Amino acid sequence: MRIDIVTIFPEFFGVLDVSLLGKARDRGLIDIAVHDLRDYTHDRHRTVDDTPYGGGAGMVMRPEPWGEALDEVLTPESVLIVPSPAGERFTQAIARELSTEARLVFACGRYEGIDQRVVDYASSVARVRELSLGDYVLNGGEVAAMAVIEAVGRLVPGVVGNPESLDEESHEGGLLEYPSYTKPAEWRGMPVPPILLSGNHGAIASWRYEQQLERTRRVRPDLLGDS
Ligand SMILES: Nc1cc(-c2ccc3ccn(Cc4ccccn4)c3c2)[nH]n1
Repeated sequence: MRIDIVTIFPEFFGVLDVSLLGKARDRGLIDIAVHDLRDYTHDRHRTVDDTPYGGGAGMVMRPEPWGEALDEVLTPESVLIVPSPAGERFTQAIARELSTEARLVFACGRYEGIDQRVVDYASSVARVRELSLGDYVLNGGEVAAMAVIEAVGRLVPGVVGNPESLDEESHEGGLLEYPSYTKPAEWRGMPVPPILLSGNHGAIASWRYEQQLERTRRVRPDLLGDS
């Protein structure tokens, strides 16, 4: 998978060189390139924003630099991901969909967002998905892009050591994950649930499924279709 990120804060993505995705890059599973939007400006001040038509607070990102940047990184097979508070809610299902794509491009906006014509133009040359992390407002798209890149990257075949571990995570089967325990068998007076020490794998699987249902019902009834 090839990931291109366009941002005015390229240094923000330095962290992608470490951790799981860093190893995936070293192994050639994921290729990540970060592009500074200001490299596509031509004025002395490398201006990327301007005042909004129609008035209103804040500034809007100018279309010209974005047009030149996306002309360079977008291909017909790309999916352009535009983090936005007005986007569709990003979910594990969308992460799974995106993990099968060959090329992802992230347009990280700042200020009050990007001139709408950039998304409209990009939609004529590639698939575009405006994605929201949730119902709260960030200062820009970088944090959201990082979250999407991590959620998608870990689903790319070969990135996670034990692919089976992906199946039992929260939101994979539509349920939250069961609680996990490790040594010691008792800690501060709290024992590990005895079933987990029984060696009875069928009973353990049933107990874990019950725990998933109970936790999902308690914390996220919406996932069960309960209001
Ligand atoms: N789930 C999300 C995504 C975002 C997000 C994504 C991209 C941008 C680019 C600029 N801003 C700031 C901003 C503030 C006010 C109104 C519009 N945008 C962003 C915010 N916030 N919350």
